[in-house]
Amino acid sequence: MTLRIGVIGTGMIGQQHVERLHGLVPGATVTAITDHNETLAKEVASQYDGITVHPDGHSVINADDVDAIVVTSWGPTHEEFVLASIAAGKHVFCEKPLATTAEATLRIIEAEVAHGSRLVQVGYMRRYDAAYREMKATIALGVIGAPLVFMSGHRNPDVPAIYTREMAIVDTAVHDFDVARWLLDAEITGIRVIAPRSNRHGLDREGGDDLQDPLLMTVETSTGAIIHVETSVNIRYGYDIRGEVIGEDGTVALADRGLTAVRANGAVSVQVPGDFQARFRSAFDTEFTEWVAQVSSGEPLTGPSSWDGYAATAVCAAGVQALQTGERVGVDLVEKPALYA
Ligand SMILES: NC(=O)C1=CN([C@@H]2O[C@H](COP(=O)(O)OP(=O)(O)OC[C@H]3O[C@@H](n4cnc5c(N)ncnc54)[C@H](O)[C@@H]3O)[C@@H](O)[C@H]2O)C=CC1
Ligand SMILES: O=C1[C@@H](O)[C@H](O)[C@@H](O)[C@H](O)[C@H]1O
Repeated sequence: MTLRIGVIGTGMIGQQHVERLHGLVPGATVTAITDHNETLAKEVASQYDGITVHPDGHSVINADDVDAIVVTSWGPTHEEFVLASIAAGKHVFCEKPLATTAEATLRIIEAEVAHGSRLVQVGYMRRYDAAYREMKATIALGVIGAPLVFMSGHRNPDVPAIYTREMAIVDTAVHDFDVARWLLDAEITGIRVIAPRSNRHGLDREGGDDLQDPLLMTVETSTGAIIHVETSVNIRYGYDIRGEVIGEDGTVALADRGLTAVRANGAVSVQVPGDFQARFRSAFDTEFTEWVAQVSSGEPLTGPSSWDGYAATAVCAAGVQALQTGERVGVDLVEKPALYA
C-alpha cells in the first residue's frame, strides 16, 4: 500500500519534505498540499504529478485521498492542525515545535490520549542521525559507564532577520534539549542561561533585533547528569553540531564531519557542513522512511511523541524565563500518561 500524504505549509522545509515524500521515501506519495501563500503552493505542485492544491489545512486533513498529514507551517499554527488530524483519526507528523506553549502541547496530549493510541510524531530528526544513534548505542553498551555530563554545541553560520534572541532557545537549542533527553534517557528538571559578550555579527543586524549570541545553558536532569548547551548562531565558519557525553569510564563524541581529511601545509582539515540540510539530510530521510513504514504497517510509532514535544516546549519556556531573569528556572512536568510509557 502506498501512504498518501497531505502537506500543510510549503515553505522552506515543507518543499524539502514534499520532494522527499514524493519519490525518495519508499511507499509514500504526496497527494495534497496547501500554503497560506496559494501562489507558492501552486508553484510547488506544478513541479510534480498528482498533487492537488487545497484552500487550507483542514481541507487537506479531511481529503479522501489523504491517509496521513505532515505539518510544516509556522509554529503557532501547529496546534490547530495537529488537533484537527487527531479529530480525523489520521496520523500526523509535525515539524518542531509540536506547539509554541506547554499548555497547547498538553491539549494535544489530552486529545491523543482520548483517541487511545499514538497518532502524532514530532520532527526531532537528530534521533535518526547515524552518529547520534551510535552514541546512544555506545552508552547503552556501558562502554563509557554511567553518563555524567553531555556537552552539546549548536552552531549556525548565520540566522535570518526574523530570528529573535529567544529563538536561540525555542528554535535552536530545542533540538539539543530533545536529543539530550533521548541520549541520557532522562527528563530535564531545571535550567540556567548565561550570555557572554555578544558576537558582533549578532548585533545591529540589518532588519533584525540585536541578539544575545552565543548563549550558554546549564541544564539539570532527573538522573543528576548535567547538560551544557552552547548556541552560537552567527559563527560564520559553518553549521557545526558538536556533542560529547562524558561518563564514569570514558567519553563518546560526535566525530568531525566530511568524507575525507586533507593533510597538507602542516595541517589536517575536514569539511564543515554549510547548513542544517547538509548536516541532517540523511537523518530526515531515515526519519520519514521509518515513519512511513510504521504508519503503513500499523506498527507502533517509535519516533518522538507528543510527550517529547511537550517536554521540549516546557524546557524552552523555562529557558526563555531563565534568559530574561538570569535565575535558575525549574521544569515541572505533569504526570506522564501511560500511552507514552
Ligand atoms: N527539523 C528542523 O531542523 C527544522 C524544522 N523547521 C520547522 O519547520 C516549520 C516551518 O519552517 P520553515 O519551512 O523554515 O518556514 P517557512 O516560513 O519557510 O515556511 C512555512 C510556510 O508555512 C506557511 N503557512 C503559515 N501558516 C499557514 C497556515 N495556517 N496554513 C498553511 N500554510 C501556512 C507559510 O506561508 C510558509 O510558506 C517551523 O515550525 C520550523 O521550526 C524548520 C527548519 C528546520
Ligand atoms: O531547526 C532548525 C532551525 O529552525 C533553527 O533555526 C536552526 O538553528 C537549527 O539548527 C535547525 O535545525
